[in-house]
Amino acid sequence: SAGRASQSVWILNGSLCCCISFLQHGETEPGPIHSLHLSGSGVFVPHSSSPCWHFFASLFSRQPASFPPLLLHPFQKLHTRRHQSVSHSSSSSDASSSHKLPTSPQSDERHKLNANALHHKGKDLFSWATEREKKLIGAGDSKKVIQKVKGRSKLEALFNHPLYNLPHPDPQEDDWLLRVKTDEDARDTGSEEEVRENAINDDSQWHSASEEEGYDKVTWTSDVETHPPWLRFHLGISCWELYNRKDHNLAQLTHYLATQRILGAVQKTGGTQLKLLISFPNYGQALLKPIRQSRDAETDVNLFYFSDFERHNAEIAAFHLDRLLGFNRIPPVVGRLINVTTEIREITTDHRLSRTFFTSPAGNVCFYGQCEYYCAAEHPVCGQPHVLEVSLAAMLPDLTLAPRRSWRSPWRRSYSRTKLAPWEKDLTYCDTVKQTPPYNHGTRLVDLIDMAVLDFLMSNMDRHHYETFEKFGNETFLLHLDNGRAFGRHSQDEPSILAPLQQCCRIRRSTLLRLHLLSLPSFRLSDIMRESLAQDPLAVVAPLLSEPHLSALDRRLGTVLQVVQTCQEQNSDVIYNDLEGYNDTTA
Ligand SMILES: Nc1ncnc2c1ncn2[C@@H]1O[C@H](COP(=O)(O)OP(=O)(O)OP(=O)(O)O)[C@@H](O)[C@H]1O
Ligand SMILES: [Mn+2]
Repeated sequence: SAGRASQSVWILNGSLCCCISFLQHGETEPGPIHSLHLSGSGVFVPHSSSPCWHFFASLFSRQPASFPPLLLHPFQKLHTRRHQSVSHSSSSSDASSSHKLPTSPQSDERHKLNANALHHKGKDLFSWATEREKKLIGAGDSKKVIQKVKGRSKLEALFNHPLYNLPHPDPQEDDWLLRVKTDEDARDTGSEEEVRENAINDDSQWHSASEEEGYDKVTWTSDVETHPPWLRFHLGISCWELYNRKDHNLAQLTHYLATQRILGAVQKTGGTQLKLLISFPNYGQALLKPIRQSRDAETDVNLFYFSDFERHNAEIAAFHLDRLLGFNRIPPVVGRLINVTTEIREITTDHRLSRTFFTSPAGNVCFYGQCEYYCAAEHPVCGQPHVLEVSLAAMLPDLTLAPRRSWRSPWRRSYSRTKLAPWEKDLTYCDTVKQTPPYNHGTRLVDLIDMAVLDFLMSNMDRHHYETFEKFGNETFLLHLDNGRAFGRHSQDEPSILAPLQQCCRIRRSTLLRLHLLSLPSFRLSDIMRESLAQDPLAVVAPLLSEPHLSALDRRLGTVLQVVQTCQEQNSDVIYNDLEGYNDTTA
């Protein structure tokens, strides 16, 4: 549909090909090639005489709006192997306990020492933990000498901890979201024949069109080293997590988002608030959200959650928080200073956007765009006079390539000033949810509770939906997209966000152990967040989260742990044991 970019990569005759069409906001669907060209979409093919081009061209002329299924990845059904290789065992009796995580190659003595260097004050919050786990989070023997290394990075220590290095099964082919199509695949599907049949000879127009539009000359091959960071990010998405924290590409991806020349900027459709889709010369894209509120401003207490602004720093901080919790379910987000005049106004092809630019009485360049909320001259986004703080989130693969399913959260709010949602009226609400697919099976319920913990910590009340990648069926992580309404107030907490945890009294063991770890003084969530956020380029302008927001994190973390403890005092199967077999393998 209009405003959506399509990205495809495949291998044909041994060379890696890529075609990307950027459908600018408000423009038409791709039709035959010439109209694509006219609509300003860019298509790149490495060699003008390459059969890739013919292949691609034939697809477009035959089936205008949906080319990707033939290209990058087949939309296979879930592979049963995945069910076997993961530990889905739980502490409840209905789950099988025979599924164990494979032996950890990383059970490293050094890490264990670091863990033992931790110290926990106060009452025994760990009564539920095994002796082995107490040792892991440093709570086992409080008399143990604290071996804290002075001046050492808490963030580094956290990520070195065994709880952040849990063994994963080796991803099998179907566990990846996308894969590069091989010659063999092409032969299997008969598409090479189609290529020959549909070969179109006049491709010169295409080649030059791409270059004219300012895109880089692409030199990608099947060698991953030649792939741009955004493509490596896409190819690294698995059914377990959106990215691997240890992947060196992550740093490259954020650096690239923060520094690449901006080639295009159009309004992104979907959702209710102003946001832009940014294009880069290497065909990557990012979702831009502008600064809306100074760091220490608090959202007006008389505003409902659904009337709140989206904040760029909330998107950035949410990415860091999700990563620190060990979830890895938010696309990388980075802050950046842009020039609204040269990097949006002068380059945009989106007339609905460009029409809304004006110079404010203070002489600043402002715009407001067109959307449902806050897109009016009364709520402008303004440079100083041109410079604007924004967040840029790495875009997920296009929906045509990797369709996603959107799920309405069972604990969705009413989005009404007067009505209550069902979960607010019925104390046994979770009993019904627990019996309803997909929450009655696998990890979906505890995934949702992970998300509630994340949202409570950052006080995000706006989680009406969540998404999953369709390819992975119901056995996959939840995408935590759209965090712009988090971190609105630091002086207040919103206990109702924890309703899924409170009402279901269920939590993943690995999550709980990490939360305990983050509550220990030798780590402390606020300290780790401060350190993590300092890595963002915008930190030099001002810390991404003010100190009151950081201390709110510690306070809220205490509340989460308290809720779990209360649950444990009243229930027996609170812990969902996703670490079955872990003790054995690391002992
Ligand atoms: N990084 C991303 N890559 C690809 N698509 C994304 C990304 N982030 C968000 N989206 C998609 O864009 C849509 C709109 O984004 P977002 O939810 O942030 O906007 P919004 O205006 O806050 O929406 P809403 O009003 O529904 O809260 C989302 O529903 C999601 O499907
Ligand atoms: Mn939103």
